[in-house]
Amino acid sequence: MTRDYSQFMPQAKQTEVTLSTLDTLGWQPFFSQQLSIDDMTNTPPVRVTEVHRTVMRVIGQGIDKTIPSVADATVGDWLLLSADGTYSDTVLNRKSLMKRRAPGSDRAVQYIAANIDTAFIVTSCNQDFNVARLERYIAVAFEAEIDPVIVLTKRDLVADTTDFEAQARSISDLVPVIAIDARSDEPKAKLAEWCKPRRTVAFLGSSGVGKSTLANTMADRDIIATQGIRAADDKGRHTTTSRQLHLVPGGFAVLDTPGMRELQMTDVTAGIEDLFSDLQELSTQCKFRDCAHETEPGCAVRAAMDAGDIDEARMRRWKKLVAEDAYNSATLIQRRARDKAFGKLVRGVVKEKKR
Ligand SMILES: Nc1nc2c(ncn2[C@@H]2O[C@H](COP(=O)(O)OP(=O)(O)OP(=O)(O)O)[C@@H](O)[C@H]2O)c(=O)[nH]1
Ligand SMILES: [Zn+2]
Repeated sequence: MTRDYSQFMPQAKQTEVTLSTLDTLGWQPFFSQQLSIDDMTNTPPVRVTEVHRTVMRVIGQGIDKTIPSVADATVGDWLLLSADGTYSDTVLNRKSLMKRRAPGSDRAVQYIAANIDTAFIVTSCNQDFNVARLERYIAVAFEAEIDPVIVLTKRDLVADTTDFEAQARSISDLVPVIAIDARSDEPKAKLAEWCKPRRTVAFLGSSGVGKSTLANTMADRDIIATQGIRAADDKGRHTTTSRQLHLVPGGFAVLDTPGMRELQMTDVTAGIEDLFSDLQELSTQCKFRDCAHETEPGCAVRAAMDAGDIDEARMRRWKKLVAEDAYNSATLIQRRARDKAFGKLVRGVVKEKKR
């Protein structure tokens, strides 16, 4: 799950001198290992930096063009340029992939963003803060094989962040927690280890928590419009609606897509299992395979809870997340059948009451 490429990377000082376009684009050993030296010259890699309805923008070493969309490729993907100057359909193996199922009736899988290294899960030290919501984002990141980092913004607006930090830290040992004032210089030092050459990051979280402010602070320039700027737009339009990979000169890449900002919870079974691995493991020891961990005899989860080994509130959030994922991941037909059965049940109960 946790991937560390730092051992392969030159020290920061040296990279600044020798930084190539590929480094700024997020090129890593993971990708170069998929190509031979000959491939690098004959079919140079390019990264998809923008996705529009029918075309994509791709950038590589000395290459910057708009090409017809390649099926199955999404923003953040690496493609290979063919010898004749067209683009082959070769999409390099991905380090990570965020996907979701389309809301339509066929529920086709859509690729949202590829090859993000770190997802900053942003929430503020105020009413936005919610452990269950953070757990959802973390499950989504784990599912996509992206390393999550929790960022608590607006720490300048509260007297003390200890309680917020403690709650965030209790979620998972695998997820670092950082509290900051996003508008100050503070993020630069605190998020530096993830925002460096050859890395791709994304900022996830609710509206208004400071995602754009953070991205701009880290990039040292306005790469994503903040709410303040958007408010000045007299049509009140959101300015960032395309799927885009922003390249920070001398540094890292920021992937921003509208579909990623909103929380999409479908098919994240593996992500939930990663985040709640302890409960998952315990539940395999329950007597019944479909144990709901309520009043069933031989329930290992209940026993651990009674012994004070696990937190009941966390157990409830886990169950809710599993149920939600199952519901969202069901096909429309499955869902309709279930809703119908539920409707019958409700009507039955109502009749019962009327009598
Ligand atoms: N005091 C304080 N204000 C902040 C902080 N971070 C962001 N803000 C302010 O909060 C408002 C919203 O910030 P944005 O960066 O636009 O939030 P966002 O998450 O990008 O919002 P969306 O683009 O709608 O998703 C702006 O007015 C920021 O100046 C912080 O750490 N402290
Ligand atoms: Zn059980």
